Amino acid sequence: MSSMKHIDNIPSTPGKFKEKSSYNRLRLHFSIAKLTFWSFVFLGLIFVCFFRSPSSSSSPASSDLSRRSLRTSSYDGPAWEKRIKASAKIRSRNGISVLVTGAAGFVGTHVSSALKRRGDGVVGLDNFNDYYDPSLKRARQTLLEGAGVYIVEGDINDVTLLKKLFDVVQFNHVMHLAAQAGVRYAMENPSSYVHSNIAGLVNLLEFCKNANPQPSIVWASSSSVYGLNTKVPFSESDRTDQPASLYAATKKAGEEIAHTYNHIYGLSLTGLRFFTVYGPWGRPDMAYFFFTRDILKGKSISIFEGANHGTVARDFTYIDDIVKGCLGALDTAEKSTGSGGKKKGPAQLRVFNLGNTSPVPVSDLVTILERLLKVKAKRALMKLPRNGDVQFTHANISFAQRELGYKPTTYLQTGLKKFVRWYLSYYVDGKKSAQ
Ligand SMILES: O=C(O)[C@H]1O[C@H](OP(=O)(O)OP(=O)(O)OC[C@H]2O[C@@H](n3ccc(=O)[nH]c3=O)[C@H](O)[C@@H]2O)[C@H](O)[C@@H](O)[C@@H]1O
Repeated sequence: MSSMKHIDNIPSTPGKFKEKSSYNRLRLHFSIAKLTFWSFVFLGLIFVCFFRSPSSSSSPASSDLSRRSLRTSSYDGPAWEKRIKASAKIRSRNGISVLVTGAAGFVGTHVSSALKRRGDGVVGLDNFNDYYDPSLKRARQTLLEGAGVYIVEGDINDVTLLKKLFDVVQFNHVMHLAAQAGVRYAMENPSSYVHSNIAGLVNLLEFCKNANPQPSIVWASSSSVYGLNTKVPFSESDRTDQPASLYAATKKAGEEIAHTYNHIYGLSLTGLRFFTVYGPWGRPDMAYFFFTRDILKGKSISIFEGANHGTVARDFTYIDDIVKGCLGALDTAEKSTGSGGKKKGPAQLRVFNLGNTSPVPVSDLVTILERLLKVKAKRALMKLPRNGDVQFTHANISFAQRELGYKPTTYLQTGLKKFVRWYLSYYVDGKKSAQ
């Protein structure tokens, strides 16, 4: 208050020397006050930025990514630990304890609930980002909570969170399904693929290799790694060095990274190449899902075709078949051989195709949807865009059949019928808006 008075008393036209020097003293005083004020503002800003960042280990590109993540790191406190322990409790004789990353995702939800149903201990981890409508992820979370699966809210890049989780539960397995999915979105937001599929994977493996005991890891690769491969059906030994999208390149990189961690640290690693997985609670960014939405809205849909009107087809695989493959991979996964960052012997390293073995043209997919929805689609044929899509996928699954007992049994018609029934009950009867 008194300094305010002084400032008010400063003559507008300093005249005599004496007056001038007292004016200078006042100016100095004012400058120090100003400097102190701005220093506080600056420190305050640093404080706010630091504590609002999702984790101290996040990548430089994470400012954009943290906006996509609604909330992270919900950890801490005895109540939190109690919920995790309850969720991780094994209820069957030969049960396993599994950390499922991406548990609020499409495949993650189905795998978590199947594991829980058979008596395994399951804890989920998901960052609930808004790549697609997060309310669908929240609905899946509610479903899992009802089944006794708790999902921790956080990012796989958060080392502190991973440490806390492993301090509370000694997981024998990690089912790593958290990823930035989608082939076409990679051109829009390339850094999100690097953040989740590369940095996130490395962070998780770094953590697992140091764990004692090391868990065994089963993780989601993708049929897209076959890229421009023309030899069909695709076998695991076929070339995968010609990815057609950044998404495929990050999944392929993941397979190489898995090799390294297996080789150096003795981590047991199994990669699953999923072939266009579809079904109830699916991903709204996938064609069968948004075709359904747009057909019901009377909007036209683009059906891609190759050069010279060539057929574009996918080996669409139903979610329940995929879940069986995931469980088969977990059940046949051998123990990692290292501990505390040191390898003690060779460890298991596997890659499997999980497909349906019967590719269906996209136009046939639309015909099935029309029949199930009882609405005629407004079809617009479009040349396959050069943004990462490949013309054809077809899995050879004999290796998975032999090693995992994997045997898909769902025809596209049957699977889509189940999807459409779910879609109508969720969006139409449930009055949710399909974005
Ligand atoms: O199998 C895989 O590895 C991949 O499967 C899907 O990728 P994709 O097969 O391209 O699935 P959709 O995006 O649902 O496309 C299905 C088919 O519809 C076609 N399509 C897509 C969009 C569209 O507007 N029109 C259209 O004809 C695509 O070319 C493709 O043949 C997933 O999005 C990936 O995350 C996954 O890794």
